[in-house]
Amino acid sequence: MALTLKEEDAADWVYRGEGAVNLVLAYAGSSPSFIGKVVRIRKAPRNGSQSKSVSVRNSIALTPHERVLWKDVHQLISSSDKEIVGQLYVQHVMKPLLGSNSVDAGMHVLVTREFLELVEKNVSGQRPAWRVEAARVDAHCDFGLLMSDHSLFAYGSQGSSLCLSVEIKPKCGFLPLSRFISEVNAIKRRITRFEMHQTLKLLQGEISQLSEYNPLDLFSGSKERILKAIKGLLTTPQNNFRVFLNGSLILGGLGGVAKNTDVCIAKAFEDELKSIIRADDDLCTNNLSTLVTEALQKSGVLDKLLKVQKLDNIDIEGVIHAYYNITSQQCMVCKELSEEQAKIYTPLHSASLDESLRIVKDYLIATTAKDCSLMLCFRPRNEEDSGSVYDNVYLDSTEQSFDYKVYFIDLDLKRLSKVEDYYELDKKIVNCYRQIIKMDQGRNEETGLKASNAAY
Ligand SMILES: O=P(O)(O)O[C@@H]1[C@@H](OP(=O)(O)O)[C@H](OP(=O)(O)O)[C@H](O)[C@H](OP(=O)(O)O)[C@H]1OP(=O)(O)O
Ligand SMILES: Nc1ncnc2c1ncn2[C@@H]1O[C@H](COP(=O)(O)OP(=O)(O)OP(=O)(O)O)[C@@H](O)[C@H]1O
Ligand SMILES: [Zn+2]
Repeated sequence: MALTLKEEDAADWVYRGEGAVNLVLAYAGSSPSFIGKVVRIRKAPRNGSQSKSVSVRNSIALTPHERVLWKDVHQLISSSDKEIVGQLYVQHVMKPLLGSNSVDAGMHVLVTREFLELVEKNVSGQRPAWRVEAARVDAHCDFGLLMSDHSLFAYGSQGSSLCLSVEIKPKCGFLPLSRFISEVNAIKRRITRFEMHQTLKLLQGEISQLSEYNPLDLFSGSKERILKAIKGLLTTPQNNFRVFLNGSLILGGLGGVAKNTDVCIAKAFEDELKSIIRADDDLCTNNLSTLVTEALQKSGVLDKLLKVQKLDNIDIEGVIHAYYNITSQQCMVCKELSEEQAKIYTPLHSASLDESLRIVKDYLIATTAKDCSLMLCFRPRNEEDSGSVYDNVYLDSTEQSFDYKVYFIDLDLKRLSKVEDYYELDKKIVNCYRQIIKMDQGRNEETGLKASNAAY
């Protein structure tokens, strides 16, 4: 029988974080069933005027078109329990692609309405204000997903009780090459989506400074470039980087975008790290970067993730046409083009239904892989722990050995109904970036002109 979380359990669950769709609580009580676990509960948007795709995302059952799309994953469509679709997707689609050692699909637990109402009240002070404004706990959803707390090592396992975990949301790690990218958007082949999106986020006030992180460095496979990426994440963590010490946040923003790491934050962070990383000078942060780089390289998780991200090989500018084939709608993109311009998309519109389904399915899987996060967890290995089941990395500079484990989190199913939104957002990001570049060029030319005038 499924476990049930009731009103009297609420006090044992503390705020751990949240994204756009879920709120995550960590267990702080003493029941053996929940020690070392987090529960992920769904949120509902407050504003009734949300787009159609948001409400579909919040309805759990597959739509008729999605049932056709995922027809090959029989576990997904044959489940009579519509509530577990999300979990089955992780289990049967993402886990085989990313590896069973680093994916935990979780377990369903029942939650009463009273439990949800009380935890919402208890955690409201810790949630970022804009998240509170955007969504509340969905009190109509009577289940949550119980997962291992990947910021901790398994309770009771041998080894040090100290542990340090690093959460990275790497985003898309490659530049698209698709021939379906239109000439006006050719810049997408040179500048990462992450960098371009930063400009739009800055303009919309979602961030206060452009990120110094470059996903291409993180996914490069080169030690120097991975270190550079981590340095960028440490300086501008935004919602791409968090560090926890024994499950408590010590760098980054809980539930949202963090402010940039100034001298004060960097110093406090360095001091926290001293409890777990030995270093004479203020070098703990550098040592942490080395530790993360080595674990990333040794585990091979980024190569696996990149491969799945690259299932998006024709880009949203190609995928959108296959989407309209599946939904049997007139193509809203080709409709706006001249006959000549639309010719390039003819092969997509003449593809079989199965081919269109494959294109869109691969794109949605890749979208999950571009939005998930990685949790790397480290604990110092004691000399007597020679039989540890975990892999380890050795820090030469401090002569310390650390057990580590790596897990992917947030491998949620992306909904078919979002494909049009993805197309629109892609256009918006590129347009915004192009405009900013143009303005910068204009400004540079003006300054150059003034400078050369002054020279005469
Ligand atoms: O579209 P993106 O790249 O901005 O990604 C969204 C994320 O924004 P980010 O740029 O990482 O801050 C966004 O993250 P935040 O809410 O901004 O923290 C969500 O992860 C969103 O996923 P979903 O639609 O809620 O399932 C993400 O949407 P998907 O595109 O993955 O559906
Ligand atoms: N299994 C876990 N162990 C430890 N911490 C976790 C776990 N799952 C989630 N978290 C924490 O909770 C936060 C929010 O979780 P998650 O990313 O799954 O939310 P979401 O709403 O699905 O995100 P998104 O906005 O990307 O869709 C994470 O950033 C992470 O800090
Ligand atoms: Zn078309």
